[in-house]
Amino acid sequence: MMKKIDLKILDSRIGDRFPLPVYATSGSAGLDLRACIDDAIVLAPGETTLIPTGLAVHIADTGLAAMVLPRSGLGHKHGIVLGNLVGLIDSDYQGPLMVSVWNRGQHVFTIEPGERLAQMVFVPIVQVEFNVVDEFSASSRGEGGFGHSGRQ
Ligand SMILES: O=c1ccn([C@H]2C[C@H](O)[C@@H](COP(=O)(O)OP(=O)(O)OP(=O)(O)O)O2)c(=O)[nH]1
Ligand SMILES: [Mg+2]
Repeated sequence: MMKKIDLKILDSRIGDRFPLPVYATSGSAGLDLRACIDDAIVLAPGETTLIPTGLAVHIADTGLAAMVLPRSGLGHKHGIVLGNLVGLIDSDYQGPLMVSVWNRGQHVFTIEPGERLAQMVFVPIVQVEFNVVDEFSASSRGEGGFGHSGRQ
């Protein structure tokens, strides 16, 4: 059974002119988020703009979060990614769900009303407490990192 998440429709065009986010296929991991805007927005190369989705979600469960990720086609072909690279939606956030859209490409990009700009993925979260220690118990890696094992 699918987990139920409370969702508020903040813009009356959602569910009418702009569909609610849905899984496009039975195996989709992400729900596409649409630009809930009145008119097309022209984004010059290098520009970032905050786009409302017209929705709010309250995840409520501390064992879950949502991540906002770029769509691969927009990112690869048009250089349209996210100003925050990845968005993280906290389980206690109740405000408007926004998408920071960054044109990292070389060409002007026009965001059309209703356009699917990004995708939202719900992910499990483990909240931790820190146990402050002087020494860690030994591990096979130890302090090696940042490529210490070479490239091949
Ligand atoms: O792409 C995003 C990223 C975040 N948010 C909302 C939900 C999230 O729970 C809240 C705060 O995000 P974050 O903690 O990443 O931002 P911050 O800069 O640390 O703001 P705050 O001080 O409000 O935590 O903003 C969005 O709507 N879209
Ligand atoms: Mg924060």
